[in-house]
This record gives sequence, C-alpha cells and structure tokens, in this order.
Amino acid sequence: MQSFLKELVEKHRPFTREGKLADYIPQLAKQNPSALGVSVRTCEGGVYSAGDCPIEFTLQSISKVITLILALMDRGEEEVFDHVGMEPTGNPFNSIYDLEVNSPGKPLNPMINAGALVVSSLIEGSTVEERLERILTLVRDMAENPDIGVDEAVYHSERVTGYRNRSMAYFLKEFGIVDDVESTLELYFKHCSISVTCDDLARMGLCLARYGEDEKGRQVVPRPIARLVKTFMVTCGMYNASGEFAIKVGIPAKSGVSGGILASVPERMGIGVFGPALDEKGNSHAGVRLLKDLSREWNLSIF
Ligand SMILES: NC(=O)CC[C@H](N)C(=O)O
Repeated sequence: MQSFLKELVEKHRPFTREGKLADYIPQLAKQNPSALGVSVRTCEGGVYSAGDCPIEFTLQSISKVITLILALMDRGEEEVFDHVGMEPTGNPFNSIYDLEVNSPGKPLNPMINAGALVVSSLIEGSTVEERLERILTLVRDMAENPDIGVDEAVYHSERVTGYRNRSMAYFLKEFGIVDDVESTLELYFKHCSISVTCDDLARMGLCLARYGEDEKGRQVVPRPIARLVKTFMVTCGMYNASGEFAIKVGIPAKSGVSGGILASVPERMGIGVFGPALDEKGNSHAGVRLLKDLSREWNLSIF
C-alpha cells in the first residue's frame, strides 16, 4: 500500500503544473504549487502516507464539515435546516447569485460560503473566542491531535480581503438569517484558517468512516450526524464538481481552496490529500486525479 501511494504521488505530481494557487486570499498564493501528499488511515489500524505529508495547510472549506457537525450538535436538525437548505448548486462556492435569485435569504446548502456563514452564526458560545475554541476542540478530537491551532497569517490575509464573504453576510442579515455579521465573519475566517496536515485529515476522515468514533472508541461525533455530513460531502462537498466526483471517485469528500481534501470511506478508511494547485472549480487538480486512481485501484466507491 505504501509503495502504491508513493507511485501515485509521483505519477500525479506533474499535473500540479496544470493547476493554479488560490490567490484571492494573498497568503494562500505563497504555497508551493508543486506540493502533493496523501495519507491513509484504515479501520484495521493501517497507516500509510506518501509525498508532502508534513506540510501544514489551512482547512478553508473543509471546516464547513466541522461547523455543520457542531451546529447540529448545538441546535438539532430542525433549527439548522430552518436556516440552510440541503440542495446542491451548479454555481461556484462563493456565488451570491443563488442567494439573490433562487433561494432568497436561505442558502442552498452548508458546504458553500453563504451556507457556512449561516452555520457559523448558529454555533453556541458567548464570545468568538469561546465558539472558536469549541470548533478547535472538535477538530482536535476528530484528528486526535491536541496541537492543532489557527494560522494567524492566513486569517489576517482573508480578513482584510474577504469582501465577497462580507457582502454575503450583510445580504443574509437583511433577511434576518444572520444576526451579528461581524462576529460571524470573524469566526468564519478563523475556522477557515485552522492549520492541519494530511495525516490530521486522514484521522478526521477515519472518525467519520467509523460513524463518529475515534480510534480509542470514544463517540466524538454522534452517529446520525456523522452519517448526515457524509451525505452532504457526497452531494455538495466538491462544490459544483460534486456530481462528476461522485461518478469518477465515489467517495464522500470535502475540499478547500488551500488544496486539502478530506475523504471518508465508510467502515474502511480516512484519506487526507494536499495539493494546492487548483482546477477551475477550486478543487485540488492533482489531488482529485490521485483520488480517482486510488478509488479505482482499491475499489473504494460507495456506489
Ligand atoms: N472554497 C473554500 O475553501 C472557501 C473558503 C475561503 N475561506 C473563502 O471563504 O473563500
């Protein structure tokens, strides 16, 4: 398995040249465009990795999985889905179009920026710090890594340039769906900037693959919520490329614009991928190709 992963990284690294770093968050444009790494953790205790696994990168949209879990734990399904829908979109993750035209005041799903802003606003705690700490605790528990923290440079970089997210948050306020815009944005930019490695993602994926149980047998995420978020990962996790990804890879997965992909094969394994050169939809260009080969070779499609 180990040597197969190594071969996969070498085979797909040349494709990193066809992708492009996200530069609308200036700090992300400083990443190494040719980086590529993969980590796998299986339910049987197997640990495998290859390529640039020690590199730290920020969760970005992958944090949308974590905040959805926490909001569901805090508020329950009914209240969460009063505020955000369950349907995929054919538009980009940062599109404001659906919000205005198709679903005024209620973002289509929690995996796009508008939906994630609403979800962030639902997370309980009296201050932004307290709410962030609760998100960090969940990430640390799922990844079984107490050292996970926030990359302050990426946070500041997005905070000063996040005009589109600011506009969407104010748009949502008009509909009374987000209350305190500034604290919601602050929390959103912070949780997008949580810093991890491929191995952290593999452990988080494994936790979801084990229906919310960590490797020590603690139920870190309630079982029905683990099931629900994996379903969102299939339908919306790769933005408006989720349909093609489901057909070609067939694994619940969530990507982020820093180039990370969190993948979870129910009852089998968690997979973490990092490749910051992105395709036109904002997914890791080489990372998606690598997962496609891995899925085919190990027969991982859930369908
Ligand atoms: N697709 C992403 O990873 C988006 C997250 C990023 N922080 C943003 O709001 O634009």
